Amino acid sequence: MEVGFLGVGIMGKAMSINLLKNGFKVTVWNRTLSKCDEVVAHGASVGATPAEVVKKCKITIAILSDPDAALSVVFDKDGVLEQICNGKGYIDMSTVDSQTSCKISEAITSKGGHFLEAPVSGSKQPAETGQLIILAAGDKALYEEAVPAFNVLGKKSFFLGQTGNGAKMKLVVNMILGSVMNAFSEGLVLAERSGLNPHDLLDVLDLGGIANPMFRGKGPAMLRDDHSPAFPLKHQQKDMRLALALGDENGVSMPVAAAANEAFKKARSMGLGDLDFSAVLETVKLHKQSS
Ligand SMILES: NC(=O)C1=CN([C@@H]2O[C@H](COP(=O)(O)OP(=O)(O)OC[C@H]3O[C@@H](n4cnc5c(N)ncnc54)[C@H](OP(=O)(O)O)[C@@H]3O)[C@@H](O)[C@H]2O)C=CC1
Ligand SMILES: O=CC(=O)O
Repeated sequence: MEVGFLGVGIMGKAMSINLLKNGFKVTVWNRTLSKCDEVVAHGASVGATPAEVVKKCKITIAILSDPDAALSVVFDKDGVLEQICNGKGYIDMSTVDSQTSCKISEAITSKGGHFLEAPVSGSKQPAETGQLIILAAGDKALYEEAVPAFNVLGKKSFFLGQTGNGAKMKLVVNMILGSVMNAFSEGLVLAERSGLNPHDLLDVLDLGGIANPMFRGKGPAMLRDDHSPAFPLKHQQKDMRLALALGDENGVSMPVAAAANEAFKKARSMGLGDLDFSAVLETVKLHKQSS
């Protein structure tokens, strides 16, 4: 099966290489073309524009940073819309809001194409090992057609109904993720400043009812001030912003998420946006009591 792939950032690179390793033919495009080199070394072909990729492939997948990027590759010159047509499918796996997804869906379907949104839960390592959780919604027939690819990319795929539901589910999950990361960061600093060994805190957490892979996976690196990016903080802040907008639309009060969003905004203003979202820890460390 030949698949087009738009966007080879942290996630797209891992996912497209994974498809290649599992026997798919892949044609990639990235705004910064040189970033395609590593995927090409694994056997991919390169398309010069999104339109060229869509022209060549029956199904094209995209995973791009945010709503602006997702819209740009579809609507701009040489974009997806120029070549999408009856019989072709477009799957956007970026984390965006439901309005963005619906706008893309309408444009694709008005040209006779098929659209599926399929944001993913899971980070760089799950992308590398095919352990993502796929949150699909939209065209059910395209979903069925994409299942062989989803089975390579993920450990479980959900079909959540109409376009927009995948985006909403992803934002709810990441709103919780970002809030938990803030509470975890405060806990690590509180343990250390109050004279405890924070490594003991990690051991205690790991044995209890709130044990989770994020504390286990990121905790030791955070204690070393290692925030090498797996999930860039700027994307987590974008997700908090979009989740808060979803809260506004639905009349849901989210003071915890709002506070977490402020912390991520603070971290971005400190120049930490390209680091892992665990770098929000640095905002907690800023405050020191003076005697
Ligand atoms: N990293 C993670 O752990 C996870 C990320 N996600 C989501 O997946 C998406 C991608 O994340 P990730 O791979 O980490 O992000 P990266 O920042 O590593 O990659 C972003 C990609 O988007 C492209 N891009 C950005 N702006 C534009 C634009 N205006 N036009 C065209 N292309 C553009 C970049 O191209 P260029 O190289 O030229 O900059 C790059 O290919 C995001 O929506 C993120 O929230 C979801 C789950 C986990
Ligand atoms: O969106 C990030 C993730 O880890 O999932």
